[in-house]
Amino acid sequence: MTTKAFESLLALITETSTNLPPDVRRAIKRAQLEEELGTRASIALNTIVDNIVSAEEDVQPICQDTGMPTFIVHCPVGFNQIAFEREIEAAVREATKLGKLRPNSVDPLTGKNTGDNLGEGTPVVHFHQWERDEVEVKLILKGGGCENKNIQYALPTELPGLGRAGRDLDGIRKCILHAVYQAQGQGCSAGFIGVGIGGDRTTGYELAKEQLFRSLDDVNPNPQLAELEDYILDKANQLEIGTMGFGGKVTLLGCKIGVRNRIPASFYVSVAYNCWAFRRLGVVLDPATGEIRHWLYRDNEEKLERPTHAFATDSAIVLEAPISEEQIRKLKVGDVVLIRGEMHTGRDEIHKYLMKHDAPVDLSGGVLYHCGPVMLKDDDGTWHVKAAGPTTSSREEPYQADIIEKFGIRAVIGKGGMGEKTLQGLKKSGAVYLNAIGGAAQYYAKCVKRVNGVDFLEQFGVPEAMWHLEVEGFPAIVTMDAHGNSLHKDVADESLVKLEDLKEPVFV
Ligand SMILES: O=C(O)C[C@H](O)C(=O)O
Ligand code: SF4
Repeated sequence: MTTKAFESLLALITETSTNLPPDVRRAIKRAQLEEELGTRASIALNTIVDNIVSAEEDVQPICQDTGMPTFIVHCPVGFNQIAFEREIEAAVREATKLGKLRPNSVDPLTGKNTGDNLGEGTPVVHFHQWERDEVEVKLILKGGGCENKNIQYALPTELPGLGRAGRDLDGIRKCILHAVYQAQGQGCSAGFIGVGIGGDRTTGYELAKEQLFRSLDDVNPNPQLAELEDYILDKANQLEIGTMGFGGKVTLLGCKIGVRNRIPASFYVSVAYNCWAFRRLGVVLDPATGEIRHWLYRDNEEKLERPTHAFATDSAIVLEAPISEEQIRKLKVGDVVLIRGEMHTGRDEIHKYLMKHDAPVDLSGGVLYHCGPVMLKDDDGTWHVKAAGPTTSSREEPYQADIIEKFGIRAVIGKGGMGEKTLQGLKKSGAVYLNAIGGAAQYYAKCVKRVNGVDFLEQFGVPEAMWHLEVEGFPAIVTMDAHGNSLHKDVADESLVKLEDLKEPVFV
């Protein structure tokens, strides 16, 4: 027998994972209108919007990385928090079983995935008491790629491009601009930032994350911070990092800043970076019945239209695996490709494994996809892809060039780009790096026609296993070619020059 509270919490998790809130939709829509049609940024944003529409229609995860489920609960005095936490855990387990959450809870020492999102410290649940006769539950599903782009500064400090950041408002300004710059496209820009000024190392980050629970439409009650928020939103977009780091007018979609007292020796500026897939919602429950009284962040609806302009597939180059070296060497940065045939997923565990072992399948001429999908098995034992966007490729930088060479891989698909070692490796071995649109997990799941098989499922768990996927019309953009060109390097260099333009003091 399930309880009303369980049902309400399951609805909250499902809606948070599959249906972006109106304020976030509005910010994305504004960005979509800003970018010129046909540019890489516009293609990326249109793909993102297409993905948001599909996720809502099909009630499937917007992005395959459903993050670290984090619940903030406010409840009346005397409310049974222990029982409610059990309800949260049961709802998390069920949402995972239904494929609304990816099994994401991993033991750091053994590497074992618990399979149900429950484990030491997961999910995260924070309780606060209040004197209202209602229970408020807020949930954020913040993925790992953007979490990795969080950053904390201890003032005073020296910042690339901006020079000295002192213990004052202008130093804070510099830190926040640097935080956006250092994220580049890797946290699936265009993103949102929550900033915490003050506190200690722990509470500073806590404060930064708290800002992500503010509505994007609110105005900071502190006029100085309101001014800083507006300034950052405006100037960060001058960096022209753009969606997915492809270059473009929109880099930041929202900025919220909070302040908390510090102790004399410490002066922290903590920044929580959230990808465009900004999944946070909330409900207010009846404390006696557990029934939903109303939803939070949903006061006015915002419909998005499925765009007609995403990838221009008529001018795209079809790559069918196995791909020849000759075909790869013809590709250059900016080309749009459509992949068909078999691709193999491989992320952190697989790269580590392949350095020392043989591959379970022949990878020569093959396509390696940096992806940890959401998968469900039906009653016949057939696997189905429920969400399958790319993961951040830079984590594989130490291994990638060696693995390409060792196995004769011709194309690596991921997001956010890779470094110099991989760039040289692509040149040497005749391979390309293809950027897929981060977070577009429904869009790419629809390109998968069949699951041909899986290896290392038991050993590494669903996200880290090697899935063999038959795809058709899978679009991506060449962002690193076999001639030594890298769009990521160019955008990083150009945005550093633009960051330097913002060096002069503003808040004095
Ligand atoms: O883990 C993933 O699938 C993606 C991750 O959130 C990332 O952005 O790299
Ligand atoms: S893949 Fe991108 S959109 Fe998805 S959680 Fe990671 S950073 Fe966010």
